[in-house]
Amino acid sequence: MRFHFPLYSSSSFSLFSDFTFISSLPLIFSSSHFSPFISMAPAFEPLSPPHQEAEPQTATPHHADTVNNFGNDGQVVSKSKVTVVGSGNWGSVAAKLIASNTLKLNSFHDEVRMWVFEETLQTGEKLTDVINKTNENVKYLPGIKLGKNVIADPDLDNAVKDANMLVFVTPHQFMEGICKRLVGKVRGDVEAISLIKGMEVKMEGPCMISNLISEQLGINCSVLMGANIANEIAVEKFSEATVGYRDNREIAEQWVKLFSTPYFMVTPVQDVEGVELCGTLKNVVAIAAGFVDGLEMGNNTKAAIMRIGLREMRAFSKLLFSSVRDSTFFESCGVADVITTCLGGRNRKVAEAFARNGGKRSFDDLEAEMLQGQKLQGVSTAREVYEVLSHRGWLELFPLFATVHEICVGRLPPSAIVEYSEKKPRLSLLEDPACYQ
Ligand SMILES: NC(=O)C1=CN([C@@H]2O[C@H](COP(=O)(O)OP(=O)(O)OC[C@H]3O[C@@H](n4cnc5c(N)ncnc54)[C@H](O)[C@@H]3O)[C@@H](O)[C@H]2O)C=CC1
Ligand SMILES: O=C(CO)COP(=O)(O)O
Repeated sequence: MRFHFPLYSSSSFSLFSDFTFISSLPLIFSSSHFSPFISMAPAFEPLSPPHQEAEPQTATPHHADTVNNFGNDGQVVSKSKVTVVGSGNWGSVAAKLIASNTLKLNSFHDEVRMWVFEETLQTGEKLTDVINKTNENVKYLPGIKLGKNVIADPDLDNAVKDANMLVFVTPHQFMEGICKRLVGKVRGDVEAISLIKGMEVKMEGPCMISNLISEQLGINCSVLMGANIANEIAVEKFSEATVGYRDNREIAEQWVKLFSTPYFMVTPVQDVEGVELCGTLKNVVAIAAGFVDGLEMGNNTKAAIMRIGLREMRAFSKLLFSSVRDSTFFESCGVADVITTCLGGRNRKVAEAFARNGGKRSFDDLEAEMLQGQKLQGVSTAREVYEVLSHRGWLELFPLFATVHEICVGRLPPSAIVEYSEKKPRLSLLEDPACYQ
C-alpha cells in the first residue's frame, strides 16, 4: 500500500523536531489578541481536594440572589455562583460534576444554573421542564441524575445574571450568537472557562472560542480540555483533564477546585492556546481515524494516523501561537484526548459510517441519524483549519488535516486518507525555510 503522507515517511528530516524555522515563518495571525480582563477574581481559598473539604451543606437549591454566607468562625464568606451555559451531552455532565462540588465546598453557592437551548420533546413537554422535574437531561444524557441543585433555565439572560463563574460548553458553532446575546448581560467581576472544542475563522484569521468569549464580553476566559468522553465521566469512571490558564494561577486553582472529584483529576497548565488547540484539532484527527476504521485498515494504520495527527496538531498550534508549549501535548488535553477520541468518540463513529458508505451519505445526514441532536465538531473544524492552511499557503505542510477536509467535502474518496494523492507534496518547502520569506 502506498501512503498519502510521504512528508513524514522514513526521512531523517523532521518537520516538527525543530521549530526554529517554523517560528521564523511570517505570521499574519497575532499570537496574542487577548483583551486585558477587567474582572476581579472571586474570593479564593487554598487549593485542597474537594472531597476533603469540611462540612457538606444542604442539598436544597437556593434561589436567593445573595452570594454571602457565614463561615465556621462567623465571618462572612463570599460565595461564587456558577452558571453552565450549555446542556448537551458534555454540558450536562459538566453541570453534574460541578454541582457535586458546590454542595461540598463552602466557597461556592449550592445552586448551579444550567442554560438550556429550549426544545420541545416528542412528548410535547419542554426539555427544561423535564430536566427540572426529573433531574435528568432525558435527551442528551438519559439515565443520569444531575444533582438536585442543578436548575435548568431556558432564559439565557436570567441564567447568567447573578453568576461570577461562567462555564461555556455548547457546540462551537453556536458560540458567536450566544456571545452576541450576552454582551452587557454578565457581571463585571465574572470569570469564564470554556469547555468548547472548536474555533472560528474570521477575516483577521483564526479565533479560538475562549478568545471570542474574552473579546466579545470583555472578560477573562480559561479553558478545560482533556480525554473526556462525557458518557464515561457521567458514570464516574476515572479520567483526567487539563485547565489552561493565562497568567493568574489562583483563578486556575479555583477552576481546578470546582471541577475536581476523586474520579476527575484536573491539572492546571499555563498555556491557554496550547490546551484549547489540542482539544480543537484532535477532532480532525478523530475524523481521519474514523475513515481508517470504516476502511478496516487495522490498528497499525490507526496508530499512524494518531501519531501523524498529533505532530500536525503541534506544528499548527505553534505556527499560530509561538507561546504554545511542547509539554502541553503530553497532558490529558493532548495525546490522551487524541487516543480516547480516536477510539471512542462521536467524530470517529460518524466518520467510520461515512467511509463505510463510500462517502455517498453526507456528514449532516449521518450526524442527524446517529447522534440524535448531538453535534460533531470535527467536520467544521477541518474546514476552518483548511481555510487557515490555504490562506497561508501551508496546505502542503499539513497533508492529514488538508486531506480530511477534502474527503469530508467529497473532493477525495475516503481511501485518500492512506493513499498517495496525485499531487506530490513539495518537500523543498519544508527543507528550505527561505521559501516562506
Ligand atoms: N460530548 C463529549 O463527550 C464531549 C464534548 N466536548 C465538547 O463540548 C462542547 C459541547 O458538546 P456537548 O455538550 O456534547 O454538546 P452536544 O454535542 O450534545 O450538542 C447538543 C447541544 O447543542 C444545543 N444546541 C442545538 N442547537 C443550538 C443552537 N442553535 N444554539 C445553541 N445551542 C444549540 C442543544 O440544545 C444541546 O444542548 C463541544 O465543543 C464538544 O466538542 C468536550 C469533551 C467531551
Ligand atoms: O472531546 C471528546 C472526548 O474528549 C469527545 O469527542 P467526540 O465529540 O468525538 O465524541
